[in-house]
Amino acid sequence: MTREPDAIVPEPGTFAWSVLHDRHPAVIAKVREAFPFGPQQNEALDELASETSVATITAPEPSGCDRDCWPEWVREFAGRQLDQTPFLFAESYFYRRLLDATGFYRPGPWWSVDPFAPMKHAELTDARLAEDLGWFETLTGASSTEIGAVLLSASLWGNRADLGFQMSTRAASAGRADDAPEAAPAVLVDDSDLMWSLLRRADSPQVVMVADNTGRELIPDLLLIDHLLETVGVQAVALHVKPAPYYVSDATGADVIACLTWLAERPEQLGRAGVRLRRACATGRLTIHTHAFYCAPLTYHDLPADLAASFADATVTIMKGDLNYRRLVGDRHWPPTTGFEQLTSYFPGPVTALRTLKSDVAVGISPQLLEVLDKSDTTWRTVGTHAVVQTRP
Ligand SMILES: O=P(O)(O)OC[C@@]1(O)O[C@H](CO)[C@@H](O)[C@@H]1O
Repeated sequence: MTREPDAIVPEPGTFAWSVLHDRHPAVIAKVREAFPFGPQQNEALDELASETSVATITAPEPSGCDRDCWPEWVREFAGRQLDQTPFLFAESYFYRRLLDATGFYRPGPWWSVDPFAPMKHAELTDARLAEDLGWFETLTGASSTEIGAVLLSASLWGNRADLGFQMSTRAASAGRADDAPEAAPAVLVDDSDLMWSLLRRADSPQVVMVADNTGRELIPDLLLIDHLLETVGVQAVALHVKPAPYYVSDATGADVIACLTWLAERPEQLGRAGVRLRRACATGRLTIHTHAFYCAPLTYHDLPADLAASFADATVTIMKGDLNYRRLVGDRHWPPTTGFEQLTSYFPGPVTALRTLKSDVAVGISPQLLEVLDKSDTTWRTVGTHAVVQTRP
């Protein structure tokens, strides 16, 4: 058996390094600006901001649904600085420590206050959100196949709207999908037909959707779910979200409620979809789930048995976003031509990844396309101008 390539580590000059050294301080500054914190929180945030290349790793506070796990996860990297640990670990650790700093898990006034709530709220109350979803009102009369394709594409590109990603200058200035270099298509791999055929062939299809960001990503996801339930014949959709605030805009249960409410309060078709989705919640056809594993610094190779059983029972699991993709294929220096099917063969059931590329991992790319991409734009892996729809049946 060939040896797995090394895990991605935030070495100087890499994308991962810039996340730790540029994006994380920007996240801390934004959170601090949004809340009237006292000295305790401000000092803890200062400490977190200063320790990336200095302090050695210690276990987060023993609180939260993952309290028993962190001491074990940290043990492997004890004595190292954060930027000497695998990228996947370093980011998860940062977001967990941020919750400690703000007092999210500590009894007191800041208990359970989502440090990213003001940013999430600003997105939902921005009038441009409804304007940008105007296309949804024009779908009446189109065929189910056409509507499905539009909704899948909206859910896919909605993944560019992650608020942590928007904090990187290069990413923020990147254009829309159609700004992608002409020589390479924006969607590098499109296995969407395979996903639709898996759903259409099944007797009583069940879908698990592992959500990523709230707001501009989750709303198109919910519209896609509505279509699956109303038109495609999917019997039930289980929507999996994070158990706690994470990676700035990752959706929690509270965010799903906010997005469902936002939809139901719209006029016209959006509002109707919102009402149908709320009804689907009431009848149990749309259920919301969470699990401590979703904020763990682990890949899906380490799935706990209960989650593995949910994925095994699903006709298709739709895995949203960049981080879920890294966790699915492994956050390693894979040659981009490595097969997606090969790397996901361990996963307990059929899976479709809907991901815009916002980090170095890329797999399932043909050698010809890879040549074009490498020639046309050195940043194609990280700036969100490209996407993949990859299915392992
Ligand atoms: O999972 P998501 O929301 O699609 O993306 C998460 C992300 O913004 O965060 C990581 C860097 O912080 C990268 O994997 C990616 O760019």
